[in-house]
Amino acid sequence: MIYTVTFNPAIDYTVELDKISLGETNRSKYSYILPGGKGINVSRVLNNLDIGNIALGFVGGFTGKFVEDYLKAQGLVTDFVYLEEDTRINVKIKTTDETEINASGPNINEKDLEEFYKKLNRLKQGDYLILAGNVQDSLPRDTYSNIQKRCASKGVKTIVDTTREALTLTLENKPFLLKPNLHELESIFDIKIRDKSQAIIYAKKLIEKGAQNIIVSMGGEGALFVSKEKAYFSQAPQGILKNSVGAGDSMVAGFLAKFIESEDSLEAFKYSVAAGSATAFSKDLCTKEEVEELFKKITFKEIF
Ligand SMILES: Nc1ncnc2c1ncn2[C@@H]1O[C@H](COP(=O)(O)OP(=O)(O)OP(=O)(O)O)[C@@H](O)[C@H]1O
Ligand SMILES: O=P(O)(O)OC[C@@]1(O)O[C@H](CO)[C@@H](O)[C@@H]1O
Repeated sequence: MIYTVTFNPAIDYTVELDKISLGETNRSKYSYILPGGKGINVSRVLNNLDIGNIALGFVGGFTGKFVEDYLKAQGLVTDFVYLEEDTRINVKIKTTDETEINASGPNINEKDLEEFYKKLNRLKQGDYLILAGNVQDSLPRDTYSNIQKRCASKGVKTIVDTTREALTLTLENKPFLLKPNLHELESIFDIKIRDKSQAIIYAKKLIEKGAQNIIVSMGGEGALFVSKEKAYFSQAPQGILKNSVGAGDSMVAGFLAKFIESEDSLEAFKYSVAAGSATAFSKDLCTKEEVEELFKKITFKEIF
């Protein structure tokens, strides 16, 4: 079974307008809300790709109820811990650029965390656990790493998509896959990455420290896939960008969906690029038909 974990889900409130003027009243042309949070997006895309999974994490209040009800209405299985405070609302402002304001989110106390850990007891050999998104400041930075340790003896494979220390602390537990974007890779090493070759050098450093596979996503440029042995680049297909929120999460779901079917990490990488771009080309997350259509066009080249 696949489990996703979202510590800090959200309602993603997207507003579209031609331009935004700070310090003034702006009026949107169009707005909509969707459930959000990285693990939840991964669950939704897996579900679209007909891959069963269970969404774990923490929700609270009327906003949390919206998230849970929406997922259930789409046929997803959830097993959340309920918090007293409201789930956050993240604002996505779409003009010619995409600007995001992600809220800090509700606190999680020790009791909530214990309740969550009990839910992890059901994981077993062969399961995948996806730890995705920001972990609230009220929790220790090694929370993801501690979760991995609890699951390690059961042979659960972990996929991690987060930033900075929360990510680097997971390396000692040998995550199966990491999915930083270029900006996140830069901030892990506190450097500016010039080109693909340099990105590969830094991805390899994460491999040396324990990661098994890494996808470095580069928005409209495409993505790199780096393992111990090889590095590949895949260019993103051309299309009209509608909303890239969740494109990275779609890559994680796409990779896993194809890897489970084929055990071929390169096919899985190509499928992940197709899924990321299919989401970028639609307002909501990608559908299976959209991914399959783009998959036919994806090529890659070996870098070394
Ligand atoms: N403008 C675009 N055109 C084509 N493909 C795109 C575009 N933007 C994103 N993608 C696809 O989506 C993948 C992931 O994009 P990106 O690097 O923006 O992820 P991310 O920053 O993790 O996104 P998020 O955090 O919103 O999920 C890219 O590797 C690419 O395949
Ligand atoms: O604040 P975090 O947890 O880093 O990111 C949260 C978030 O931006 O990630 C998803 C897109 O990847 C959105 O649905 C959501 O709003």
